[in-house]
Amino acid sequence: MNRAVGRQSPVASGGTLEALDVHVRAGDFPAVRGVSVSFKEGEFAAIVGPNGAGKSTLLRALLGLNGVDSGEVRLLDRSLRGWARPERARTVAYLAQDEALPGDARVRDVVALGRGAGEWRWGLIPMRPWTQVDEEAVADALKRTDTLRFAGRRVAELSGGERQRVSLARALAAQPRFLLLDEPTNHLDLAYGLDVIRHVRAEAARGLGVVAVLHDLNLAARANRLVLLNAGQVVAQGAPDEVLTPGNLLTAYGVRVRILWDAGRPLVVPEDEAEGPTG
Ligand SMILES: Nc1ncnc2c1ncn2[C@@H]1O[C@H](COP(=O)(O)OP(=O)(O)OP(=O)(O)O)[C@@H](O)[C@H]1O
Repeated sequence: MNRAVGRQSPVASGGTLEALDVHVRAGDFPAVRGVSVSFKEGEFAAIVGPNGAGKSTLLRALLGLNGVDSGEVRLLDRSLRGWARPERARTVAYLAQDEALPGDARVRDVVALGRGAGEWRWGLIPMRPWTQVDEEAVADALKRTDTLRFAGRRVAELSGGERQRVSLARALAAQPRFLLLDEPTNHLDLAYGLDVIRHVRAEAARGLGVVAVLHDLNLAARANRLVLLNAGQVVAQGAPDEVLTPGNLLTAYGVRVRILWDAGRPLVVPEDEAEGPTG
């Protein structure tokens, strides 16, 4: 299967999804305050920060689901405002937090929904005919997420971890250039949480731009790049070891931590659980 099917550019072409000095108010609350970040195709980036830091609001602004009060979101060097909704939905896929899937539907049909992103009327009627390209994209997404073996089962029969993989397959079936995920490891056990991270890392290595909001800093440390938010602003961004420092985490979370090293990655240990004094 040719992953290039339906794509403008198969492998990392260096396209970006950027926020430039973005401010977003949620109700009366300034949830995002002057954030500038740039995400690239071929990169797995994680947005981290304490509850209420503005992570989901920023993600929704990057998707065009939240308008911005000032500043600009740019997708592939064009203002997001200039993108037609179906074209934008094909280019940037979204995996929402705790996404509800239709329990009665079979896995393959749910994944097929991903092909119609932005092009289905009332979620029921495809506005263009189904083609061989769609068929291949669905088969490819099932294969890459290890969901092919239960493609014929009903969603209601799956575990939470298996369902999350189906959601991922549906998003990948659109063959987007960016994939934005809001807390994709929420409610998943250790194995499934790691599984999601491994899959999105692999997709980034194949050229997809991945941006995930994550709470688990030790899972986030597996990303290529981190953006640490607090009170709607960027505290730090860069490689995991540059961002996950005791100073940055004290600023953002008000918690003292030690940083240990494991397989070349920083490992965050809150001070009250660490052995010995803070390093
Ligand atoms: N409709 C709203 N009205 C008022 N305040 C809001 C609204 N939506 C969000 N907020 C506030 O904006 C801030 C940022 O919310 P957001 O959901 O983006 O944070 P978050 O970092 O994703 O948090 P969490 O980790 O808890 O999901 C929070 O303080 C939240 O209470």
